[in-house]
Amino acid sequence: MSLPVKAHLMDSEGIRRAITRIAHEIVEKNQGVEELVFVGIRRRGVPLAQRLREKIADIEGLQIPLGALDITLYRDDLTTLHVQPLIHKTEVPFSIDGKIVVLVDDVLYTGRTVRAALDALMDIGRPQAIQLAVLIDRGHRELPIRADFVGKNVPTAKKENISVRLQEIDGDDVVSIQEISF
Ligand SMILES: O=P(O)(O)OC[C@H]1O[C@H](OP(=O)(O)OP(=O)(O)O)[C@H](O)[C@@H]1O
Ligand SMILES: O=c1cc[nH]c(=O)[nH]1
Repeated sequence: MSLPVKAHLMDSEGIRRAITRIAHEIVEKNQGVEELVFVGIRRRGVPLAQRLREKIADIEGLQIPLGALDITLYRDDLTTLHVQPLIHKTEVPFSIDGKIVVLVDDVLYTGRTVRAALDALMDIGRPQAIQLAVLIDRGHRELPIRADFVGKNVPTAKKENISVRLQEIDGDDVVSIQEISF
């Protein structure tokens, strides 16, 4: 079911520019990319991580390893307090020991998905550091989690939804804000 769109926030050019800026920020913050690995959160964190990886390959001439985590928010109640993240699959086919892991997702909201991703990463290795890159930070955190790299900060109401559509999954690139009607 598609919700009514209140406003378009980013088109393909806007997303491309945000990815380009974040790629440069990642390289600058880490003074190079030798220690980096990417882990995308399914589904849309994975193509975003792939785009960052391609951009960094253009800038630095190095392909950064890319893995994926599959996490869904399982709602066992109508209140957000009972939203539980479930880790379905961990596809990280390389060691993260001593590496700087850049975790990538499309939207950062309560922080529960990222918390589950941090748990999953700590279970599979001992990274030197974990950094977080998101296309959209919409606020309303319920946990003390923040992103290191943000495409766009978007103040939202809880009754709104951020929709991220990406070419690789949805056939087009667009970020919009939608009204949830109860
Ligand atoms: O900070 P949080 O409150 O955890 O919310 C952020 C997560 O929510 C979205 O996934 P969602 O479960 O809505 O599924 P989707 O990937 O199909 O949009 C989004 O892709 C993030 O992974
Ligand atoms: O608004 C939101 C919140 C979580 N995940 C999304 O994709 N959009």
